[in-house]
Amino acid sequence: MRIKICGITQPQQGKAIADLGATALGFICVTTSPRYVTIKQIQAVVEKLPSKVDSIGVFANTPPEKIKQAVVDGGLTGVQLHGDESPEFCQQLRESLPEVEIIKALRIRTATDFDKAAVYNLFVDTLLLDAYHPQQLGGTGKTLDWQLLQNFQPSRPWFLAGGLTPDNILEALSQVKPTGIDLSSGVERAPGDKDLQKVAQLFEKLGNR
Ligand SMILES: O=C(O)c1ccccc1NCC(=O)[C@H](O)[C@H](O)COP(=O)(O)O
Repeated sequence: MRIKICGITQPQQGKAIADLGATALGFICVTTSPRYVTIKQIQAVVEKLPSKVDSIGVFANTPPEKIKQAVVDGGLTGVQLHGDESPEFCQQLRESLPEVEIIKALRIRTATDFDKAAVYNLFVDTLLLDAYHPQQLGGTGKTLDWQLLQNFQPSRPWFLAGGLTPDNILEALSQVKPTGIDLSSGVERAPGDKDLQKVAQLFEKLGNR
């Protein structure tokens, strides 16, 4: 299973989290977020990582040229689109960045939001399901209704996100069968400051998954 820890800001924490077993780290490139990092900060983390660990830039309604520049300069292997990007936008980005993983985040408000997965499936590599919040785009600590997701089986790999913690991860995975999981505030001391003890606890709970 892929395990993505999002909202990394510090090189030592990024390296330690990769050593604990994360398969992907996420970098928030949304300026309004308390977890925002510059390209220079991303570079400082990425250069310490083993090449097998994916480096994902998280964007929201960002122009494609800016995304492309961040990918090239920051050494990103993937981009996560966390705003209102249309399927056409994803398709164009896919064409201009053929080697880069395109992840579309769907913020789930009602059961009908699941239908969007079928549309985006065609244009992205991976989906990420996150909780809806009226003021915040991500990193909210809010969980999804896992019961609604029991039969969610899109044709693309997908991450479960939203309010996951070392305490609730096994309960979530007993109900939902995602390809990967994504955690941020559930393994933090403060926004952007990861709690390595909580990250270690997460990997202990996950065992060999
Ligand atoms: O984390 C942020 O501050 C953020 C801001 C703007 C857009 C996206 C953002 N985070 C995206 C993520 O992938 C988070 O890991 C995801 O929302 C889950 O967060 P959490 O509920 O805190 O585990």
